[in-house]
Amino acid sequence: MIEVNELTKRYGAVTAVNGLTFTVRPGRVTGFLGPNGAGKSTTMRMILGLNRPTSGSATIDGHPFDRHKAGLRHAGALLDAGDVHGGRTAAAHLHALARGNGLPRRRVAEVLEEVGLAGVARRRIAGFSLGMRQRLGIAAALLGDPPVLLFDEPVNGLDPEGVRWVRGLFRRLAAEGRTVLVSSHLMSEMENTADHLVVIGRGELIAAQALAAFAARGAGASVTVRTPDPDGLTAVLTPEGAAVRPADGRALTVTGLSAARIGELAHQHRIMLYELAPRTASLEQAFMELTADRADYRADSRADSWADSRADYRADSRAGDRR
Ligand SMILES: Nc1ncnc2c1ncn2[C@@H]1O[C@H](COP(=O)(O)OP(=O)(O)OP(=O)(O)O)[C@@H](O)[C@H]1O
Repeated sequence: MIEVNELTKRYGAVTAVNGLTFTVRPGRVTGFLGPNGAGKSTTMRMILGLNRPTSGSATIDGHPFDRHKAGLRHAGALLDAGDVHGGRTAAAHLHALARGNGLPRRRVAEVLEEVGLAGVARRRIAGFSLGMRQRLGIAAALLGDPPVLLFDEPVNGLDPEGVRWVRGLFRRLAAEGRTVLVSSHLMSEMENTADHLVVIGRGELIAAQALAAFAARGAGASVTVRTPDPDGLTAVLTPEGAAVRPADGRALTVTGLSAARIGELAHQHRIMLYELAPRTASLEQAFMELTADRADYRADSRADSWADSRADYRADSRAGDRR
């Protein structure tokens, strides 16, 4: 289990993470979502003991994670797939990690097989595509067979088959009882993967809840109704406070009334229904609505904020706390 408590990280004038509190439980995939620059990577790095919090705490199974002591057996992570020595082969890279963490050599072949890189194990990483590097990073995370796994934007660079594979992998790891935290700035990537969501914006918590409950927070909930008499039904529903729009075919999209009430009214007026389907707001819609005022880098606005924060970034990088 990962516990984040009042976690804050400042870089000079930039507050990357601000009083963040959430829990990541085992046995399910938790999606860690937020617009670009929301503070996801910074939070993950603090959980892994790579960045020091300004205040607050992050623990793995009750203790601050010490990668030198605990190592890859306790927690595995994919943070930056580009952060590998290009001159090494995939196998040599993993062998070095295994040696450094006291892991058996056989794990290298096992994880290479698992991520689909067994055929290129002897090739230099410099020649790898971004997708292959992501797979190698995932192999490194799995090397110690750890109960806790963190993946920062793992889908970047993967082709559609790779995306499907990685989703299946996360679901399997969670089903095995592991704690799985996966970050993304795209809701669509989480829709078919995560059971639970932690959503942040500008370093602050926006939501920590089940995926379905999060979707229900969006304003776009509606009911799709199919009937041979759309005009008659519209005339019945409108005075009851519904907004009715034509949808594909002879269907109607109704907002402002529940499916049950629409069914009752149709029955009272002897209007036949072929379909009566409640639709929750799409996750993407809920995500956009809830993060709208906390996204730093949306097209059209905030060019200044981007420039400011990059300037701070450069200043702070020189000061030493490099990512
Ligand atoms: N070493 C650093 N020095 C200064 N500022 C930093 C540093 N690392 C991160 N930041 C700033 O902290 C904020 C959060 O960055 P972070 O990379 O954690 O966000 P993110 O949610 O992972 O974004 P993305 O989806 O774009 O990867 C940003 O404003 C970023 O510019």
